[in-house]
Amino acid sequence: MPAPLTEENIRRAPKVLLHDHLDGGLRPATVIELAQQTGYDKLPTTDVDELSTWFYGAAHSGSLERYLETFAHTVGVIQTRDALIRVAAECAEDLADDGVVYAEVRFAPELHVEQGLTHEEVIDAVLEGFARGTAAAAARGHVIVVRALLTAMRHAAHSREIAALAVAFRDKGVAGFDIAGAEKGFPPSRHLDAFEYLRRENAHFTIHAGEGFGLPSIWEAIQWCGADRLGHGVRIVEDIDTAAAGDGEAPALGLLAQYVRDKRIPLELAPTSNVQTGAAASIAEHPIGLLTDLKFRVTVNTDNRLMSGCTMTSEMLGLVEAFDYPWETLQWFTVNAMKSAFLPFDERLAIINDVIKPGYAELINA
Ligand SMILES: O=c1[nH]cnc2c1ncn2[C@H]1C[C@H](O)[C@@H](CO)O1
Ligand SMILES: [Zn+2]
Repeated sequence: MPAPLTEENIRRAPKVLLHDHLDGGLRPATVIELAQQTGYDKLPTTDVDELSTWFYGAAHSGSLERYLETFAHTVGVIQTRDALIRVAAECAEDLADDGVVYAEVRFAPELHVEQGLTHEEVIDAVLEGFARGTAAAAARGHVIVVRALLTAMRHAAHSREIAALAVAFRDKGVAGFDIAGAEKGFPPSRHLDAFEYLRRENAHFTIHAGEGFGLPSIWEAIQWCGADRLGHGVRIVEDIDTAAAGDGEAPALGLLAQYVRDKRIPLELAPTSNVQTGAAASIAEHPIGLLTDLKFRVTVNTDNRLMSGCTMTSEMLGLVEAFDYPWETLQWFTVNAMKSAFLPFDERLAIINDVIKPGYAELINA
């Protein structure tokens, strides 16, 4: 008999997270404490519960641009080495305690230099925090592997420099590169030099695309820039015609959707975030249902745990409630994610065979 799909059991299941922003995952209490310590005086409230509610409500705006405005308050309090170490350590601990066994956590070094840190110092501090948090969690029996992704902001002009840092820190805990920020008006090809450089360096990168804008953004990310994965990519459904499908007939895939599916290009979907930014109408109507049925390389992610008030456990539980997924589908999401990680193949395989499969087998055969 499979174990019941309760919140507690889903927390016990091994989970893999590829898309989580460091500056979107702070504990609300930490935001308040760091604001007090660093003299940041623009928080909307200094009450923990009110602040959690405020972040969720302000981010639940129906627009990516307004969703992103909430980051002023988190970025505002992460401007020192100590703050970066603390936030990174708590991130690793929180993910490990939630049953995440492998995570790629991204952040934009260029956003943390207001008080004089260099990009290298920002990266060093975050990696130090991940090491401390990982060790603290392991001491409690929660083993997690955490890697960093370096993000460049798409409206700015630091991507080539940040890409070089992703390569320079590749053996120190940085697994890849990303671009983020407002999508409409800032196509991926603006940063083509960074992506061409990364490809010459045999480096990995993902691109936020198909979230706040549609197919042209996804097409550029894949066909011009050569992205390994799509950050969200949820709007790929705009290239899938379900209306044309008759009874029992499969939906018709356009050429781009076919390419993404055929090449097994991973989609870093984040259901709650996608609802908040207006990329999906609700969890029940989220394209993850269709994309899973059609066997795209679907992965489940948190994006921003603070803004979405979510965890990997709550995202998976929400999908179980909306789509009635069994353990086998949660395992499929998890293996998809681990296969798509920017970690060497042998290390991915070891986590799949030694951690993920035995973990789900225990729950399925409980
Ligand atoms: O989902 C997102 N789409 C685009 N940009 C995002 C998303 N979540 C966070 N960001 C931005 C805001 C953060 O300050 C930045 C670096 O993590 O990335
Ligand atoms: Zn994101």
